[in-house]
Amino acid sequence: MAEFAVNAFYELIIDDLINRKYCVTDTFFTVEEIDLLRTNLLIKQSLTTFKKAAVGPLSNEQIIEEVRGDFILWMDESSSDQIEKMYFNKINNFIHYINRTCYLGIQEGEFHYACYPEGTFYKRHLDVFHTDVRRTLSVVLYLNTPDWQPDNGGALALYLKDAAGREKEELIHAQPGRLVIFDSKEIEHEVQMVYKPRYSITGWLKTR
Ligand SMILES: O=C(O)CCC(=O)C(=O)O
Ligand SMILES: [Fe+2]
Repeated sequence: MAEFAVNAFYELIIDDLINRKYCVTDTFFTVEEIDLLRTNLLIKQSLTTFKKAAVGPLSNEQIIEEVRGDFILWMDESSSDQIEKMYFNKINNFIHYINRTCYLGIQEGEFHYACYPEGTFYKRHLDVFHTDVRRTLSVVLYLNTPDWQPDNGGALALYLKDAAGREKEELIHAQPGRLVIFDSKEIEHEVQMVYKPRYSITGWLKTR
């Protein structure tokens, strides 16, 4: 068995996940990697039609405009290009690490590109469906342009509980390169109204 090396950066992420069920980091990917992923997304968007995202489990998908307005393209790891391979390598390294240290038993992931055009949002929801409770961690990486401003909208609102059990809202702006990981089963969240096209990769780490 390969010797285990503690990764201080991953440990900070894990501490946050344990202590508050979510974490935000801006340095998981380099600025260059984010530029490559954004360019790749934009090329794919010009070549393929992103599908209107649906709500509910795959077996019973429904498109409900008032709930979410984003367009998505599922990623296929087995036929990924060089830039996507870099993304999967980094995510898989992290999965390997948390499986060894936190015994989460992550077996697989599912990932899609997402674009929220101007005027769209995703209403408050939880990422697990009644028929698919395997989603354990939600992983969102923002690929917006470097000049992204909070007043472009599209902040991610996490609905948390304070020490007294009262609900509090934590707003996370969709800054390029920002990676948000949160507990899929516990944290309700929403994407606020978007005023400029908003790009991301969203994924779920799942148990068997
Ligand atoms: O893009 C985000 O910030 C979150 C997206 C989301 O909640 C989802 O796709 O389930
Ligand atoms: Fe979500």
